[in-house]
Amino acid sequence: MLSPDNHGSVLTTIALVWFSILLIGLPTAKWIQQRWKAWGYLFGGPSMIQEAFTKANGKPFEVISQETRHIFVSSATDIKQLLSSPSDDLSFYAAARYLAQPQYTMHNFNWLDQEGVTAIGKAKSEGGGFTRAVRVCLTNNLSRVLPELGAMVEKEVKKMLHEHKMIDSLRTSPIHEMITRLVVLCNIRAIFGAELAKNEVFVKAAQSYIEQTILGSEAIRIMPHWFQPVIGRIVPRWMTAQHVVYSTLLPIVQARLKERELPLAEQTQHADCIQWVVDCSTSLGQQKGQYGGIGAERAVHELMAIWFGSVHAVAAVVTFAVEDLCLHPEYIAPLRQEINAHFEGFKIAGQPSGLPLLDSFIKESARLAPNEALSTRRAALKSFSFTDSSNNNWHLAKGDWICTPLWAMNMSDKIYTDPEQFDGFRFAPPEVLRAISESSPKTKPAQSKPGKIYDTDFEWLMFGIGKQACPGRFYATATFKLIIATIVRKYDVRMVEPGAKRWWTMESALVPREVGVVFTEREVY
Ligand code: HEM
Repeated sequence: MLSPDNHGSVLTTIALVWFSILLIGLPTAKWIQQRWKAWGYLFGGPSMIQEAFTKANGKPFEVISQETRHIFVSSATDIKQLLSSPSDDLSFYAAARYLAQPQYTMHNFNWLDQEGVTAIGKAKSEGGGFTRAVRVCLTNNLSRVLPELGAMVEKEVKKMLHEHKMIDSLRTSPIHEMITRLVVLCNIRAIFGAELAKNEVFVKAAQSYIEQTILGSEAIRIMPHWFQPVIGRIVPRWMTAQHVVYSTLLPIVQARLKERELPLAEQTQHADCIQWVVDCSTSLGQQKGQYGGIGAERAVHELMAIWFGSVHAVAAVVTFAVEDLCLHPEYIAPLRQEINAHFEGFKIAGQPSGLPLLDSFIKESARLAPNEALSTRRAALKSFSFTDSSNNNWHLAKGDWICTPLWAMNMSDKIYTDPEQFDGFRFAPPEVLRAISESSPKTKPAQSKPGKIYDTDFEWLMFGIGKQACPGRFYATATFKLIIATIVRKYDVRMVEPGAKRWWTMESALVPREVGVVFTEREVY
């Protein structure tokens, strides 16, 4: 029997337990719920961003992932604020470093977070750095390299089509694998030069290095922060391709640096990114009175970073565009008309702006299926506050990210007429559309002003915007057109299963699923 005294203490104990459950249990339950939701980002990032964007109605909004807190801004005023923030506060390089984990995946690349502290990036304000090598030199070299790449793509497509398996008596091409191989071959030639493009061991390692870096960095990042250095030392043991790429490039870069010591007349003229990175870095070094600029090791690391960023986004854009050609065959006739008339000229001129109808078609495909649901990532290097265009204060803690909701903006009816509809000539110049009115499914573009795929503005953020906008966008655009025009001119294409799912999502990325495409060679073209 309980005495009244005991009775009182039992009630007190029950009350205390309840109170403790409320005090600890409710926040814990809320924390578990938040973490559960945050982990949902791993496979459902794009739909979480889309949902929050719709609710926010143009204002900044927050999405928490398993890794970090993202603040998204989408109005021109808020994006301008992001761009004008000092890079010591909001850093592109810190966000990129966190994603790629270069200290583990890129042969111990000591990639620093602030601009200006290394030749990475900021050296462009001083006339050098890898961004200049890509934006200026690679772009200027297009007229030289495109005819050669065109012939190679044509030959490779033919060869691959013979090798693809017969499925239900149809020779079926795994389109993403096929396009990735073409992009790898084009980029190796354009970035590393003709010699390395012939080196099969290097070509294989260069492709594996990208795949291993994507998987390896993901495996490191999904671990709790405190455990990442441990797993970061274990995972790279099977990432052997980085060592092949590094050790192949290092002696070439060293030889090119040595060659710089010769009189100008005795130096060989190499037209590849290896040379341009060496040139940009040594001219920077010479300006500062330290010949050799960034040194061979860093030049190799920078080349590995350029290479890493150059393949998978281009392959995704081309893959989705080829699928859209299968799904919207009414665009084939006008595209062929343009390609037959202007493709040769486009290659010789090396002008990424050429073939405007094809440009619009690819841009529309990338609008509806971008390879990433967000753009312009910046990581806060210290706590940072900003006031948005509606006068609300936002506070970012160190490590939070600020970005733009690229895919959600691409689907916004405030920017696009009938945003859900595929309209291949939405961005075409009206006079070009009028000229082909007989074969075109549309004679008037849906958007009030035409636009190019490589544009960077507050509504089209595929390549970012501002001083960090992608320097490879002109080369990328030329490569999209080169591969797609070659296919359209010579083949009829159709998807084996037109209703097949075309991508799956991983964090904020749209990863192409393997889809079967049947190519039929045209007799006359
Ligand atoms: C579909 C193709 C591509 C897409 C969608 C893309 C997108 C982007 C984006 C969004 C950024 C960051 C911009 C910002 O945050 O403001 C970026 C940066 C960069 N991209 Fe691309 N890119 C593509 C292809 C390429 C190619 C082919 C190359 C090299 C040949 C390249 C080299 C780079 C480099 C070096 C940077 C860093 C720029 C800096 O340090 O300031 N990209 N890209």
